[in-house]
Amino acid sequence: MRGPGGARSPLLTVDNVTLRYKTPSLLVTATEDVSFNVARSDRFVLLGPSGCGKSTLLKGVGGYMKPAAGSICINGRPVTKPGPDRMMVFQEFDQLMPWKTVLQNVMFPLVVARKLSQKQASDIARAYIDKVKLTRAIDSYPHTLSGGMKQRVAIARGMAMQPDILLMDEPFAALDALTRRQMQDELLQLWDDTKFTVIFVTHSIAEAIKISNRILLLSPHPGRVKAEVVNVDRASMGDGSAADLEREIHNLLFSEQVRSGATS
Ligand SMILES: Nc1ncnc2c1ncn2[C@@H]1O[C@H](COP(=O)(O)OP(=O)(O)OP(=O)(O)O)[C@@H](O)[C@H]1O
Repeated sequence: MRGPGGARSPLLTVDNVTLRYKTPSLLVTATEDVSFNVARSDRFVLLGPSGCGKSTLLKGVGGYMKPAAGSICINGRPVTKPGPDRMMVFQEFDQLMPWKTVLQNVMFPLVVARKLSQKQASDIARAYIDKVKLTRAIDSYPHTLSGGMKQRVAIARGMAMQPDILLMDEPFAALDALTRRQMQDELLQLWDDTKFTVIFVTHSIAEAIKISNRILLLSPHPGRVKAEVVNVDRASMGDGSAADLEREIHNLLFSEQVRSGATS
């Protein structure tokens, strides 16, 4: 989609958004005056220290939380509630239904939310289970799968819905280092294949550089935008340049500066 000036109009806009939690005794401001936009096929990473509100921002985009100030729009329409256009993948391994097989887990939202027939849902689910290399485990139950395999099922389930944006909340954080690297590689292969749009939350700078084409750096609690790193391309970067970028991002994250609320 292109705007009047020929510029590509964003798929998602987050404008001056503040998100707060109200508890009986406290009002917690998780993120303050945050602005960014995501274009189709972006691999957009939210990066920042623990507690800066990355998961909260994802919940806002997912429609699970209403901004206390500012607006979140997808395809030009305000986000008011969760929807199948924004599928979430979480860190936890228990996000699958334990009483359903891999195939049934991936089919479930296709039948319930997309209202597809069993046959249509099964065909689509099988194709995505194949893409995440789980065909041999298609009739297995989650408790028989490794952590990495469970995350692959969750990714297949999210992607099978063909959402406008896949929202991934530290999906590989609970995996061992080797599996984590392998999952990052597989995610990039999937992206090469389908060019899906993803917002990916992490607090690993190296993971952000590997996964993304754009990285939004957030300050410690309450999260505000520190800077945005654009045109990240780890594949064409040597190890030296990646290490330099990692150092630069580290310095930016720990600097005092914050960016003004306006979308760049
Ligand atoms: N349900 C809740 N009720 C009250 N406060 C909350 C709730 N969830 C999160 N918070 C607070 O909001 C702030 C942001 O939390 P959030 O989980 O979004 O951060 P994060 O950057 O994703 O952290 P992490 O990297 O540790 O997962 C924190 O101060 C947290 O304590």
